[in-house]
Amino acid sequence: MKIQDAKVIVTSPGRNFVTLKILTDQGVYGIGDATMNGRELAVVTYLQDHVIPCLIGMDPRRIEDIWQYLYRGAYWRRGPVTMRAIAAVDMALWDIKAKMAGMPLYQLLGGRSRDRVMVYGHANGADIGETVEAVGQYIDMGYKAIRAQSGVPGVKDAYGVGRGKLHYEPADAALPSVTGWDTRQALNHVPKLFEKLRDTYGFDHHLLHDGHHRYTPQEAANLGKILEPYQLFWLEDCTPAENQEAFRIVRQHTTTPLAVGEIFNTIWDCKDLIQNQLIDYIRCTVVGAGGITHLRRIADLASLYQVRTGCHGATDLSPVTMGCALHFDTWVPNFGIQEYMRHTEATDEVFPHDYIFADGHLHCGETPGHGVDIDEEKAARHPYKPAYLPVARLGDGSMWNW
Ligand SMILES: O=C(O)[C@@H](O)[C@@H](O)[C@H](O)[C@H](O)CO
Ligand SMILES: [Mg+2]
Repeated sequence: MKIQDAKVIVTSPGRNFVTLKILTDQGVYGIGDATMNGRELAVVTYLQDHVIPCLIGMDPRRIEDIWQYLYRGAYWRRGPVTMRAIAAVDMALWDIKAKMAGMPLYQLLGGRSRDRVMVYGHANGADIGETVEAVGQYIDMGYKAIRAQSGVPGVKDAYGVGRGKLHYEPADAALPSVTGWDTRQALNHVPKLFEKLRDTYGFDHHLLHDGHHRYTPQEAANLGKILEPYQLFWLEDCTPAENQEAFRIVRQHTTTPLAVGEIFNTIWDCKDLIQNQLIDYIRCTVVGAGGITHLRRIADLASLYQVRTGCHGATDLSPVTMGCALHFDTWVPNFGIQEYMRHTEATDEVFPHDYIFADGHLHCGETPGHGVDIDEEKAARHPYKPAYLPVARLGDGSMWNW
């Protein structure tokens, strides 16, 4: 069996997605996601100019060998572009293998560990009142776990506050828009939000919060400690994690569970965090961290230390990644939770899929493969539009972490 052809499809049904389709000489094809929000075309070039020519003629059944070939063979290891390109190939090859086996992907991974996958949705609002209302709407929709973000007084376009109720897309302009940040205000405000949420809805639902890399380790430790009475499911990205040691400071001061990993690309980015038990949830996902082959390795390492998974699932991860993630989540023994930010109708039309949402959970389908396809004709109706993620500046004009 041979890879006969491969192509990259760029489509923008409301936001940009980069999709790889690998075709074999036996008529079976596989689909992979290669989207990197705000830097999409870098991965397109990497795939078209440097990966596809090497793939033609290879045996698509040799998933592990092709992974090693692309990782070791590039010589320049790791990084978000390389690892997304590898991820796209890996997803497409698992899709092909599962289609050939006539099985849904989770069966090839080892079979079902659970009946359904708990997800969390994103509730947000311009202020505490609006956010509390939005959380109520998610509870009414059946969600068991909800992430809550609110506008912060004096902060322009605070992270996590969307324009619509169900959809949030931060990459919103042809050049990066400038948002604000004020740690003092956030430290005053965020605990009030969670106090109000617990007063209003009690403790039956899981509540989550994303710090989006904004706090120093000391500030993050302080926030984690103040939030303890509200029993969060997790506090995410409380401080930047390039320096994995930074989490020790946070960890030493709070029992609030910590999650990190949406911008990690390999096991090396989280090895120390996991081995030193500095986190509770690892948020790497299929597209960001080298595909199913590599994510499985990360999850296995995490399982030794009782660290559970919590795959990133924002809208910039296409339905293809969501499909793969759900098969992974259905199998992985140390599953924690899955993020689920709904795609728009236009996106769902371009990517027909068999996963469904019911009662606060997602269910992967039983179609052979990962269960997500691309309608190329519909995809062609939505040409690429440059869209950048925002940047953040402090009140005095200094650049900060968005
Ligand atoms: O937890 C999350 O979902 C976020 O941190 C994302 O919304 C993130 O900002 C986007 O994926 C960036 O593209
Ligand atoms: Mg996040």
